[in-house]
Amino acid sequence: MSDTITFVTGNSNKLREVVHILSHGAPPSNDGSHKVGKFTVVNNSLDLEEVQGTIEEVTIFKAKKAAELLQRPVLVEDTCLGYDALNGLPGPYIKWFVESLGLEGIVKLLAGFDDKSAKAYCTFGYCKGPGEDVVLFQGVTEGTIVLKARGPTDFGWDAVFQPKGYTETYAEMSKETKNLISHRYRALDKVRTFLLEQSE
Ligand SMILES: O=c1nc[nH]c2c1ncn2[C@H]1C[C@H](O)[C@@H](COP(=O)(O)OP(=O)(O)OP(=O)(O)O)O1
Ligand SMILES: [Mg+2]
Repeated sequence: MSDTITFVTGNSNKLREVVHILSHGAPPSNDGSHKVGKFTVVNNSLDLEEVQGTIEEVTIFKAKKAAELLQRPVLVEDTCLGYDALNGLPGPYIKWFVESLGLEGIVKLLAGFDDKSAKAYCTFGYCKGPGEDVVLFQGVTEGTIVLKARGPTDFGWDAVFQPKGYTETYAEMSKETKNLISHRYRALDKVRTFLLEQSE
């Protein structure tokens, strides 16, 4: 039972990417679960409370809260988008910026700056159960904020973030390409390595 880890997120796009990255193209079991070493990863769509703080603090709080609520091993993740010209803001607050300003608004924040560079961070937190410490795994992808949204706008700020070395925004890329270079992929790769080590 403790070899089952519940990935908790209220965001179905996130879940889809995590499943895609974990499965390496292999279909999930009939119940939608995935094997990583001895672990089975299942999911739960609870929307967790988020506090103010650094991305690490936000992730630690989310993981502890999820472990407490579900009373079992959990994995959560928090995603940030930080503008270099704004010293890393909006950072963990990007969700509220996108919700209140829209994509046009989050582009406009950089109107007064030549530097359009930004970093996407994904931080996974693994917590074995209530009262346990949280282990963090972070992945970062560098890029720029484009002047006008390009591609589908159904997933957060995907349409305005163009990763370094590419001419397409995350939203314009195929899912396969995004999932090979994304902040989420890089973080999840560390989670995978950790879980495989724990399986030995
Ligand atoms: O790859 C991504 N590409 C573009 N946008 C993204 C991505 N990943 C998250 N996002 C958006 C969703 C939310 O507006 C904010 C992160 O906030 P964040 O709290 O981590 O996500 P959430 O509240 O939607 O789901 P959760 O229940 O896992 O906390 O950036
Ligand atoms: Mg959230």
